[in-house]
Amino acid sequence: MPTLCVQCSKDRAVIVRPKNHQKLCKKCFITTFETEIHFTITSNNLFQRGERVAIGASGGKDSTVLASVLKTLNARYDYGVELLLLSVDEGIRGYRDDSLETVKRNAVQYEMPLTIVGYDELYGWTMDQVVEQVGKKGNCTYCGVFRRQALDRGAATLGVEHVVTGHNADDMAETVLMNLLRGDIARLSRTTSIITSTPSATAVANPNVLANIKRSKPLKYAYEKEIVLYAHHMSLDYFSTECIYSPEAFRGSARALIKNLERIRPSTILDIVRSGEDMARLCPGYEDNCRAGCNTAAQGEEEEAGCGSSVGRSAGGEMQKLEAILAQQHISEDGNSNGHSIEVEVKKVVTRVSKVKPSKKAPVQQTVGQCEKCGYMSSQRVCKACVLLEGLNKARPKTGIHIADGYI
Ligand SMILES: Nc1ncnc2c1ncn2[C@@H]1O[C@H](COP(=O)(O)OP(=O)(O)OP(=O)(O)O)[C@@H](O)[C@H]1O
Repeated sequence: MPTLCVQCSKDRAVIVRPKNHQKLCKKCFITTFETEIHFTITSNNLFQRGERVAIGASGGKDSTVLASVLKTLNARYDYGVELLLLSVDEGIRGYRDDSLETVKRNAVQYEMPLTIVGYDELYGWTMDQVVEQVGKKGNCTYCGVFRRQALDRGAATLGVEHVVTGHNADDMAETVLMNLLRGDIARLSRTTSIITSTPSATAVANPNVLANIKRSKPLKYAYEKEIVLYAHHMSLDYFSTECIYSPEAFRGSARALIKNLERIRPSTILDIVRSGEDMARLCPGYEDNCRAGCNTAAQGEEEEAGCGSSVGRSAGGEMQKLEAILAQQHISEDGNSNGHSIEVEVKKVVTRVSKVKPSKKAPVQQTVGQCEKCGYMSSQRVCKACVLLEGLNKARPKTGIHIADGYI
């Protein structure tokens, strides 16, 4: 006797929600997943009618699901926003060039205009060249800092003031835990925010600077496993290969820790995210930050410094395992699986957690200014990207710092 969906009590349950172990049919899972994202959007006032919103599109599962869900919700609930795709070409041959082909197909599938900005044109360096120079270790830092600016610069070129990214609950939980393990409560407060935006003073003083760009994460409370399940059941076209360069070891360790906890407590991911939010509220200056638009842009500058979460994730290869299992399940036309287990249990990932030195730093509140070299918002005299570029360009004495014209 097949298990029936606990929501409609009609169709056969084909999914055990990783979040709460609820057994749902395909239709109810899809509706529930979309409705929860809608709730995140409306309860946090993420969108304004008439707004042009650029989706940071990497071709991976998170941003593809984000684009698909936003298209659906925008039509279903009439948000009245204009959706565009914005991709950054980091210049990683055999990885980003392939994933950008997926984004190009997505642009056609979702009828959204696509803009691609490249590290090459913006900074004079591709990631392949950066790795050639600095080696694989630590290259994620360059990529993360450059990507953040590249998205803002792309948005500025398009005249778009809001960029949404596919960061999910797993990413958020990992970031909370990493900051906690580093003893960096100030950063913890900055990274838990669903919206990062620019303090109005900077924007008013310089209406055309890049600082005036809002970032938000509509998938902040969505479990990564559910994102993969949604992509699978909606037959979305996404690119699942991970970055060819070295994983960010610390994030991988935080992830492994969370995964182990999740085995005995399914709500672990959301619990960590909520705890991060609660701790952020206790952080000195939280109220001021929120009044200024819930987290300043310069703070955002370091928010995702380091490579994205996907690489750290590859330490356990968990999502690939899930994707492989889903592919084997041969979901039939009516959405029923062929009898395999509908819950995907993830094998224990054995990763050594490196020692974390206690930080003696007191939480520091930062003030936003502009980088004196490129004009990007920064809490320092020179922004992180320019500092990194300066280091890189030392090996290229004739090149000088290359920040694309028109942004300074
Ligand atoms: N090259 C890129 N171009 C545009 N947006 C990007 C790019 N890389 C990452 N992003 C944005 O940042 C989010 C988080 O990136 P991350 O590197 O953590 O990848 P991820 O979690 O695997 O996401 P995805 O599955 O969308 O690739 C992505 O969902 C996307 O919105």
